[in-house]
Amino acid sequence: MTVTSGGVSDQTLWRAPRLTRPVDAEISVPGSKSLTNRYLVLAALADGPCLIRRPLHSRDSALMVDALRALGAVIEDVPGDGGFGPDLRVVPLPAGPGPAVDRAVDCGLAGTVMRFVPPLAGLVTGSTRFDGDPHARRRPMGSIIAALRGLGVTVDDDGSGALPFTVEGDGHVRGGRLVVDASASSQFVSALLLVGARFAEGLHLEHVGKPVPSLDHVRMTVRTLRSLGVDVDDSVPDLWRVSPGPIAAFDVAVEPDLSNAGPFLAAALVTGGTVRVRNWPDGTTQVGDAWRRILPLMGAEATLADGVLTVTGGPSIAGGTFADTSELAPTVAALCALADSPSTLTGIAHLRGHETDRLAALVAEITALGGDAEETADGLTIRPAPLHGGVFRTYDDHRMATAGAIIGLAVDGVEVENIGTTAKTLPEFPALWTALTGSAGTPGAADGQGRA
Ligand SMILES: O=C(O)C1=C[C@@H](OP(=O)(O)O)[C@@H](O)[C@H](O)C1
Ligand SMILES: C=C(OP(=O)(O)O)C(=O)O
Repeated sequence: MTVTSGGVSDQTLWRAPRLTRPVDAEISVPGSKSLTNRYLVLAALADGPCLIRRPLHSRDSALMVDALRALGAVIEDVPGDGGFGPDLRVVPLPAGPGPAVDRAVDCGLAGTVMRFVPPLAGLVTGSTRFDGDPHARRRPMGSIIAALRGLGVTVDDDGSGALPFTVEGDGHVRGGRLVVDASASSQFVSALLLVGARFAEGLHLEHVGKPVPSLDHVRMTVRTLRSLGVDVDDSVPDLWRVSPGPIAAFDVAVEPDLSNAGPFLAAALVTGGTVRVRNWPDGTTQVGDAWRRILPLMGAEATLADGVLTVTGGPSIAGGTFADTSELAPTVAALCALADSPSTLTGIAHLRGHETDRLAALVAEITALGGDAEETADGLTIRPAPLHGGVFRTYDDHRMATAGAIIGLAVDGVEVENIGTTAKTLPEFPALWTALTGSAGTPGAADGQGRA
């Protein structure tokens, strides 16, 4: 897996394509980040070699591959049928104690790497030092560090509850009962559940604290584990039991990333056009399936038929109240900034601990373009206001970059900083966006139908 574009600050400006005509496009998007990185972790823990078909190839998945290789998994590209790169064959980590090795894992800015991999480092012998991009050191990690200690694993850190830290593994994790505060990230729960079956006593995990955000991602973890024969009981809120046992070797195809489909679907609303996304699953655990509910609330039509999601924008974008939009929030916020009525986004306080403080970043950048946005305790309020061009800063956050591109469709002269940061989960974004905006035809062909 090779991804050349990095996530480290780059001030290059990208002139966002501006459209006054409706888009009319059918696209495919690459594989889900959340599913690819879960399958990679589970393959490294499985009871035999695994095949991951149509995986995402992006910075976050490349970092996961490198992390698991550092721990001892063998991961190789094999030819696949997907249009976005090879499949991955994974030979799991050797089981049990082995020779002590000193390793380093670069987490970049990937939440899935910094949260999912440290528990695995307890299952191999030796020291594993975890670090990442400058902003990665500001993402919450204290609950993972405390959880590992609660499981009997030694962690050397500076007490800040953040990267960097070193996990000292001896090839064996006792497991058993554990209490965590997962209010800062659902990934704390997912990280422990993914590995729990490989702990000697399994895992009996309890969350105590403010509500766990992004619970859909925890449900994705539970469903994925069950599909591989792992016994998980999640019948009581905030309690999860994982029985000790094997994780069955598997051969799976990864669904397209429905969250990353969002900006393309948003283009249908912004231009009053139509966007079709291929291979939309009939049933899925991805949070991005919520586009089928959210976009109609904003005035669009959304129809899923024969594996294609078709979204057609209405005459204008309606604002509204949107709860628990999780990683979809920056895309929703960009649409709200272009809406003709006020909007409130709730249940997203934890976005302050994402790739950047997304609430502050969205308010700063929407306001810089003349918009009217403010933070609330757990989200955003965005009111209609005429926008003008300018620089849209992105803070090494892929979803800020795509939010800027969405606004730029409707506003003259928007320049998005570091569009390359989209490589975190979608290196193909600039090319796909160019193809999408090219689909709006030649100037004059459909004037008057799109939104000026
Ligand atoms: O488990 C996962 O794959 C994810 C969980 C969520 O994290 P948070 O709970 O920290 O929001 C989400 O925002 C992130 O993009 C992916
Ligand atoms: C929050 C996100 O990523 P991460 O997996 O790094 O937490 C995201 O992709 O929106």
